Amino acid sequence: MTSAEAPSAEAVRRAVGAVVDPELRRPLAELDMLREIAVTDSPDGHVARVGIALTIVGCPAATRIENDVRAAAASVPGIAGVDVRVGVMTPEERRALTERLRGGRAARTLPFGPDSLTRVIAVTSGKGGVGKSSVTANLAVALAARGLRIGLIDADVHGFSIPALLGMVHDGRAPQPTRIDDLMLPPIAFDVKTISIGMFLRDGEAVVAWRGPMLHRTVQQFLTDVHFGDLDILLIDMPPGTGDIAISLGQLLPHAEVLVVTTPQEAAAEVAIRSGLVARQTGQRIIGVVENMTAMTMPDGTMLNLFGAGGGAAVAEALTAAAPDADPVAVLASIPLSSALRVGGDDGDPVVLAHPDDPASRAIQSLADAVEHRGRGLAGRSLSVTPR
Ligand SMILES: Nc1ncnc2c1ncn2[C@@H]1O[C@H](COP(=O)(O)OP(=O)(O)OP(=O)(O)O)[C@@H](O)[C@H]1O
Repeated sequence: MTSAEAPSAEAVRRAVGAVVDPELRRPLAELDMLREIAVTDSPDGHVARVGIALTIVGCPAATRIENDVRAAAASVPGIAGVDVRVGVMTPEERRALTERLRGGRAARTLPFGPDSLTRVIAVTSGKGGVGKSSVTANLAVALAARGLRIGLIDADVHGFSIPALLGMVHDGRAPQPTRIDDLMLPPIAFDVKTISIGMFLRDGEAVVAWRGPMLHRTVQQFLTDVHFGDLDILLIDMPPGTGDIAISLGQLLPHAEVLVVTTPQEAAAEVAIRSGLVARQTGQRIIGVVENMTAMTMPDGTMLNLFGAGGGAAVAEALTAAAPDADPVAVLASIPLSSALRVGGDDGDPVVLAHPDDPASRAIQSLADAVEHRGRGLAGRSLSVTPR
């Protein structure tokens, strides 16, 4: 390119300022990460010298940010070379940033109170192993793929499987959230901002050794100190049953909506009803039941009905009957047994993206439809329907 006039430092600043921090998901200019920017001459042409300040030393996203900055500066017409200088914010700059990220909210306070625009949906089940985590992970990914801003808290302390289901575990280790002072940035997979109790365990430590108050504090910390940014929906993978965490979360988030997952089996249905009732006692609203592991169509067209039938409907009916004044509870989706779903879970490759035509994926998409369109607080409001 033969450009007599040097490109302006302002043009470079605009290009670099638009680079998005992969963890904070905001442009660098907005995060005050740009420092001195100049365009100098060299025998090979115009060189952009770009200074950036990262939040912390050894920030895991550093290489990606540096590469993106280099590419953005190089894309400015007339720039022949780029020299990126990476520094780190001062404690004062960092404090100003964390304050801005909190949007004026005081440290250690709950951003998901009743006035928040984020819908909080707790996914619960009566007993373990009914596929609650698989459903939650796939639902999160399906909703994020629709462009919704999704956060996911894995509060299933006894079976924290979300990081593995979302392909975040490498060499047996879940990723560590980046910390900027007292804010934690959730790792992101498939556009889902995810935080899990499994990310906080030391090597070999078992969470069962934790005592109740410690669990309560940790879950509370997930809600107050993790910077999810603006979310449309925060999903919470609850531990199965009606234990301490369910009650803690019920108290912290009394306005949350609840999805109850069960299998078609009668025994699973009975405990699922109990967990739904406990959620309701804390004021939470049950938005529906998901029946998982329903009959699967075999290659010869016959149906394999491993876990019986009717569990979902039984839970929905019992929860409806238990609160005649509340909205009736419906079965929002029936997800068939699917080896693609199971393999996707084992490989960390969610079935909704890996095999969108699998019957389980289609059922999860219909669940996502129901969740997306069942906005919080519609109950009792008059909908403006114009007759045609
Ligand atoms: N529809 C399905 N078809 C086939 N396998 C499934 C289905 N749903 C879940 N599974 C498998 O069942 C097992 C248990 O699933 P998952 O871990 O999601 O259950 P869970 O209810 O979250 O259990 P826990 O609460 O004990 O962690 C996993 O191996 C998962 O791949």
